Amino acid sequence: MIQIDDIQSTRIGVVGAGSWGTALAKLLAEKGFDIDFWVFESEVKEQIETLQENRVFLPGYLLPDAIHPFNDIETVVKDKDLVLVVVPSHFMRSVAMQMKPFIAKDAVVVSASKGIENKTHLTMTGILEEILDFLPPENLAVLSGPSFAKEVAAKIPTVVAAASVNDRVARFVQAVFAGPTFRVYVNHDPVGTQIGGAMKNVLAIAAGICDGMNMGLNPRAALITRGLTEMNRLGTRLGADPLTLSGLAGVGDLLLTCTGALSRNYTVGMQIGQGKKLDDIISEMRMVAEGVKTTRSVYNLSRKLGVDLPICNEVYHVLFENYPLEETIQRLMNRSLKHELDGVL
Ligand SMILES: NC(=O)c1ccc[n+]([C@@H]2O[C@H](COP(=O)([O-])OP(=O)(O)OC[C@H]3O[C@@H](n4cnc5c(N)ncnc54)[C@H](O)[C@@H]3O)[C@@H](O)[C@H]2O)c1
Ligand SMILES: O=P(O)(O)OC[C@H](O)CO
Repeated sequence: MIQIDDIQSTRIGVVGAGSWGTALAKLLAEKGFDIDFWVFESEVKEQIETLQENRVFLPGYLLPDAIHPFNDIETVVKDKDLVLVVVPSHFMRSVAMQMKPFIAKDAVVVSASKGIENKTHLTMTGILEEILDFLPPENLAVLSGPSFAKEVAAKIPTVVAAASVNDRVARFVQAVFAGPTFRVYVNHDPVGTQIGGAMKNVLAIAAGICDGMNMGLNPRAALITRGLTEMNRLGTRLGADPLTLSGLAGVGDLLLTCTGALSRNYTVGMQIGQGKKLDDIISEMRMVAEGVKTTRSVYNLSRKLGVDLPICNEVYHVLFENYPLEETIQRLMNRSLKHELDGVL
């Protein structure tokens, strides 16, 4: 139940103990909340219990006693006012199915995951709305923006957006998460917030490729700017407000991820730019680079909807069809000449 005037009484479950789930559970526990924490791996549960650390996904940070790890999801989501889901996007559907029998009918469910489902092209709240069909859709929210887990865990000032179609829900989420090093703005555009968060990962792979090839700084700035145009084209086609895409979950996260070496997506791109094969890169990672799967969704969506997304689509060809990088750049540069706002206005 939403009780904005008594935020500290909010009962919270966090589902997903990767780096982001762990950083957010830590942030909430340090705000004084007791956190029931769903951990997929028994190894990670044991580490949190015995060492107060998630050595696999967020090593080096002491986790407060108020974080209680469980491998069973019922304990974590049952009787909670707010459930935060932070699993990789390709697990969102299966995890939502597991949570479904236990979630309270008036719970607020927040997604902090970034991606678009391959088969359905649904956003994360789209999946949650479909599976948790007993919840009022306005009880779904999104937390997104420029936020590397390690920096949040280190209490480096971070600013994000909480999105819900319902202002009261968005402000509830804002009040739960906001703190001296974590500033939260609200908006009412979960679609734009999620399209920004998903597409920036595809564009970060492209930026990493440019940097891996040592192309220089001009192409990266061009890519970020034209990438934003692509976000606007697809986002507005799906109902996003373009102003959301100029905000934290769009431009903010695009800038961070396309320039920050801490980004897994940028790093994947960088390695591709240096000549490594995608399968080899992925097989060496235990964490997710969401942009890889999102590239497929964005490519297929752009074809289905007839939206022109040249950069994202070239990322698809490079990742999944081994297109040579030099030719890809030539192809992007030699397309027909256009007005800057073609396809946006
Ligand atoms: N790490 C960040 O800095 C950051 C910041 C903002 C948003 N995100 C988003 O958060 C989401 C989660 O990413 P992360 O970085 O916390 O994860 P991660 O890459 O650190 O870890 C992978 C996660 O996948 C989980 N997993 C593996 N198999 C699973 C299964 N079968 N079912 C359910 N879960 C399984 C693991 O337990 C682990 O929690 C992603 O969508 C990501 O884009 C991450
Ligand atoms: O490491 P990445 O590329 O998944 O980026 C993490 C966050 O999404 C940055 O906001």
